[in-house]
Amino acid sequence: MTMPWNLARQTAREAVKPLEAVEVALADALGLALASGVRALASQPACDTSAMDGYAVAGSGPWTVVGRVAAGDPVPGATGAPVPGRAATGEPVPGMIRAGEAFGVATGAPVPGGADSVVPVEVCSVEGSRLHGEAVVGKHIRRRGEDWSAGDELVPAGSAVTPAVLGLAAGAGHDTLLVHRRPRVAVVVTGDELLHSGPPRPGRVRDAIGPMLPGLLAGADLLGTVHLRDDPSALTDALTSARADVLVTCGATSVGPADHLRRVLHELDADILVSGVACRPGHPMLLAALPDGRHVIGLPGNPFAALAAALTLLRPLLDTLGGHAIRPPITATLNAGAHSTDTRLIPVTRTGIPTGHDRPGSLWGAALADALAVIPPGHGAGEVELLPL
Ligand SMILES: Nc1nc2c(c(=O)[nH]1)N[C@H]1C(S)=C(S)[C@@H](COP(=O)(O)OP(=O)(O)OC[C@H]3O[C@@H](n4cnc5c(N)ncnc54)[C@H](O)[C@@H]3O)O[C@H]1N2
Ligand code: MOO
Repeated sequence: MTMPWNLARQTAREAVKPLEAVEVALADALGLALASGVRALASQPACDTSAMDGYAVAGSGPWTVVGRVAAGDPVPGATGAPVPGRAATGEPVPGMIRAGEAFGVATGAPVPGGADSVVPVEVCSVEGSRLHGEAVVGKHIRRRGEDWSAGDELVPAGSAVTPAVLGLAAGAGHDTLLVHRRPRVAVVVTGDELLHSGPPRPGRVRDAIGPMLPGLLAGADLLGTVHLRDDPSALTDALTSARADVLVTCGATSVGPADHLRRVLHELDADILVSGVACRPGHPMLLAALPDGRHVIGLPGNPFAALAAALTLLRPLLDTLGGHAIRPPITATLNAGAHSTDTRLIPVTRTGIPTGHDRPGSLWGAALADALAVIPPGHGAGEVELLPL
């Protein structure tokens, strides 16, 4: 039942549907996927705006300075808007300027109607109310709606909410975003031999997977991690009681006397979707659906194999549950020894240089790496996919 690596990843992606959509405050949306596209609630800029500190001018110079407006001031002369009370001439500020007139503006301030350019302060001089300089028609005015118009879709559904998306959404007028809720994950670490503090010693090893997992659950909520001895009834209880969408087990995937996971899943009537993957490391990894709709990911006990399995099955499953669209792969050109029948997952830098130290029990190479490179069976030289760490 060993499955090719690509098919295993696809099976994990397609095993679930995106979780329900929820409306959350901007600050709570980071890392989640948009359930609907972000549309602009207003045009940007909302009116013709100065891109420089200087003077909005009409026609060619010299000009008479008839007023001044700062960022945050109302649009000069807009209907009903108070006219800024800082007219340099002491005259009422006109709604429009006419040829030969200038209006002092700050970067981001609205420009008065009739202005056909902004002259930056560095390239002009003022004597009393006379302004001298050269104007280039259209220069340094950000026109209303130049970036986007009200109603434009700025970011499509399925995109991850990044810091830039949050800033953009706020700029476009949003206080909340519609996102898919975070998948809830519970972790079960098994093994009589595991220690959770202090140095390892003969016969006892430190749990290296429990501490690694929270960082692999971006966009998900970790409900908790339990540590179990190699006891099938404790494993059964843990799998039945967790209220998570996804249960991640570590260890017990193999065929040893203490490796109970497959038997326990069978007794729970689970549908085994992936049972073994043709890849190195990580081949005993497993994906199962429990009758109540929750999913179980079985990570092998060898820590680097667990990492490889998390990137193969867990991340794609969480991506779909979280509503994330599939993104084009990141690739690098890499000439690494391929296996004849199995996909190899090897730790590499972002430029595709293998870091080595990649035995299944060791996270050393992965700790020095930026990604795992996916080397398909029989691969020669050329581009391969990178799974970012
Ligand atoms: N007869 C066979 N034996 C094994 C096979 C096989 O096909 N036939 N596959 C090997 C491969 S490949 C892997 S990977 C492991 C998977 O083992 P399990 O998932 O059953 O895990 P354990 O047996 O409990 O542990 C294996 C290894 O990893 C250490 N371990 C376990 N948990 C942790 C942890 N949280 N942190 C650090 N290290 C951990 C454990 O001490 C063992 O050394 O099976 C092979 N055997
Ligand atoms: O998944 Mo196992 O190494 O291949 O350790």
